[in-house]
Amino acid sequence: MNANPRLHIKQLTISLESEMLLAIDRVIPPGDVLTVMGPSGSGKSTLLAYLAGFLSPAFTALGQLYLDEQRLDTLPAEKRGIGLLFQDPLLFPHLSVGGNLRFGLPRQSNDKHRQISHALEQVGLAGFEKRDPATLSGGQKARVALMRLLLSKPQAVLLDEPFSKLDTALRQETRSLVFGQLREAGLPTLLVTHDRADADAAGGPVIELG
Ligand SMILES: Nc1ncnc2c1ncn2[C@@H]1O[C@H](COP(=O)(O)OP(=O)(O)OP(=O)(O)O)[C@@H](O)[C@H]1O
Repeated sequence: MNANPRLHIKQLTISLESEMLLAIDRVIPPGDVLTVMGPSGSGKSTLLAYLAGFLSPAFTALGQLYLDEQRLDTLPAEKRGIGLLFQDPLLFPHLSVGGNLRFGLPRQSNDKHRQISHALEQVGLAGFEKRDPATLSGGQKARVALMRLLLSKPQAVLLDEPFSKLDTALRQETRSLVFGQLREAGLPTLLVTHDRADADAAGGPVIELG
């Protein structure tokens, strides 16, 4: 597989009780962000669940999902190499910041200590290894969650309203940091949001559902 694959959502339709909820046919090139917006109930969470591999059997999905030439939709969630970032950073409270980042690293990686300190430096948190996540601000937690995700070397990323719990000033800063890191890592990314400013900061195409 290439270092920087593209994500192809190919002729996807998702229906609920024989009513079509959404239809998408898109390629997300490496390092690009596709933003999905739409009112409540339009299918944003359903789309994320399909991509991540945990769509409820209540829905019927037709179409395919590819990472370059590799078919993903036939694989279970844990084999897809798709990383997720949610509204809540979901850091492990019983682990330090460093322990949370270590959790993202593949078990066999070399030089874990250096990778962790480098990751923290990249997001302005140098020296935070020993901190308890409970003592971090919302923006700092979001940055740790992002770096934990990147250390796990995903092939593609899904963002589910990742900035909505941050206050306005912090939101802008966190947005540019997250999108900058994802672009630099060359990851195809799908962002679900209610906030037009998120879409603007993402800088890529926007799909409106519903
Ligand atoms: N497990 C399920 N079984 C049956 N119907 C469901 C299920 N989950 C969601 N739905 C329905 O599917 C439709 C799409 O829901 P979805 O949660 O994807 O919307 P959304 O755009 O994410 O909404 P919100 O912005 O409120 O999170 C809605 O009509 C919802 O009621």
